[in-house]
Amino acid sequence: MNTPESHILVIFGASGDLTKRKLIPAICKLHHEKRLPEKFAILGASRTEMTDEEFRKSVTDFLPQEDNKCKCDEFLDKLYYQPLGTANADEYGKLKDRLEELKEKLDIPGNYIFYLSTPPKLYGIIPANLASVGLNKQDDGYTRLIVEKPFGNNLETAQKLNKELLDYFDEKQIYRIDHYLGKETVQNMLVARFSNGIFEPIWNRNFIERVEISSAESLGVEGRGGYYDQSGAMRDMVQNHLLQLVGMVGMEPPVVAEADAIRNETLKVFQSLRPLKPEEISSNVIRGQYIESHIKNELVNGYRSEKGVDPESRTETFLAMKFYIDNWRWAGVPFYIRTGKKLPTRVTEVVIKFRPTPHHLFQEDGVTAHVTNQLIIRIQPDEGILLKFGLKEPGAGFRVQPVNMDFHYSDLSDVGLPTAYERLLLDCMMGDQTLYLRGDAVEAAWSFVQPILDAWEENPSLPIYGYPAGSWGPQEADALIEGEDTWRYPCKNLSDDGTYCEL
Ligand SMILES: NC(=O)C1=CN([C@@H]2O[C@H](COP(=O)(O)OP(=O)(O)OC[C@H]3O[C@@H](n4cnc5c(N)ncnc54)[C@H](OP(=O)(O)O)[C@@H]3O)[C@@H](O)[C@H]2O)C=CC1
Ligand SMILES: O=C1O[C@H](COP(=O)(O)O)[C@@H](O)[C@H](O)[C@H]1O
Repeated sequence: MNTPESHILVIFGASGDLTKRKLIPAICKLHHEKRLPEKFAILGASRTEMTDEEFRKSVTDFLPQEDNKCKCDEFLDKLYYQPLGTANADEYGKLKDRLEELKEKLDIPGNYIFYLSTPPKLYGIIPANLASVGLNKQDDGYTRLIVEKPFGNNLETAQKLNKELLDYFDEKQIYRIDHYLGKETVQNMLVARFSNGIFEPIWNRNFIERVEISSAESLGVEGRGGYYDQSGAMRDMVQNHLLQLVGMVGMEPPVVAEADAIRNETLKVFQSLRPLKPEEISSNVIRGQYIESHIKNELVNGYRSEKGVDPESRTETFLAMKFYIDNWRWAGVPFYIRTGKKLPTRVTEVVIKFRPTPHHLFQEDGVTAHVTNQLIIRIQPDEGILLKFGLKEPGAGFRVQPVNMDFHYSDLSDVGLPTAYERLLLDCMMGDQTLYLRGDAVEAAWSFVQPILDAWEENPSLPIYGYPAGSWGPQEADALIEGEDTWRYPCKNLSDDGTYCEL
């Protein structure tokens, strides 16, 4: 197993939530699995005054405990901390000195990864500050920059941020994170499509009637009301995570399995998204906001009562939309995507609905019997792939009944799947940008959603529908689907606590 070169990972925003809950535990797990080099250090940096010891203590509660056999003590020794006025260029000299000191003490070459886990307003400032003390390029190693989401708040700010980063770093040094690309099953879509002979020949408009992608969450805004109210489902989930899934489903086979070959194909998908005209928006994009309701006899607040949310907010917590990819493969095939908070459960899946047979041979009591073939790729939870098709019911006649061919990812190994952050951090350490976003693709995704955001802003009379917390969103979303069909409602068999549903 290859391990990355020795390096120092600097986390800006080290006293924050993401560092404690996701980044440090992911790195601890990589360390425990011996995926990290022996000579390696993490240097946390933020304004809060802390010593190395205090920083170590601040993250211990979030680390996997002894049962999971994470050797935390040994790992904690690799953590250091530097108080830093992140926005203040004058303070970066002391960051540079500290890095020099650690490099010498630990005998690590000048390989640095800078992780921006601060409020987004600092994403353009930190690179300039690093450059002001020459930390953007190293003579004796590499320098990489990981940029957290959100990447801009609209097309203009995303373009501005790209420019600010590129003023000091090359594209090859920039790793824009979208944690959906770190999910095993998202990557598995590429392998399922391009390592099998059976899917690709039918993966096109001749055989596929429509594509549906849903990402439902049962949680609400969970204390992030202030952020979410400025963002909404379009910026929070659609512009990034859901469009990335569209890219994976829609792309042409890359020439080679390399970062730029794959990212070129994603970009082409985004460039082929047919822009919605202003007059098409209200009938092709359905916005919703959850309202007060009872879930299992408990009163659940509506979105407008959440902390940090404007009591008259018109921010969408649900979004469903229909659009087309104007290219040879997908001409005329509708893509439907849907996401929302406070839905009945947490589930993300891609549904490929195939066209029916050209002629229906079998009849049941005088009625044509056939089954819609569907391939369901479950991203989470209970990751897997399900194929639905029709077979003969045993006994007389030719009754057709739907059957399932069902693969659960957990059958492949009893070792749990790595978290998205484990995978993505390791990739950056190895210098692999495949699962990170390229600047042009981020801008292309923004170009598609921007006219919709503009129309909402310019025309406050465009509707936003209330939906009871705990429901599948506004009924208007069903009308998006062509014909008499509906969305797949995946969790008919919800577990009692509503957290798990079968594939
Ligand atoms: N938390 C999560 O699950 C996720 C977070 N993200 C993104 O990651 C980034 C960090 O998120 P999160 O950790 O939740 O945020 P927090 O607010 O919890 O932490 C922000 C960090 O930035 C530091 N900071 C430095 N300069 C400033 C400043 N001028 N103003 C305020 N804080 C400053 C803060 O420390 P100090 O005050 O000591 O300087 C703190 O360590 C955000 O951009 C967020 O969008 C993305 C996906 C998920
Ligand atoms: O980036 C975000 O993603 C989460 C959903 O991620 P998942 O891995 O749990 O599917 C979402 O809750 C959050 O609002 C958003 O910022």
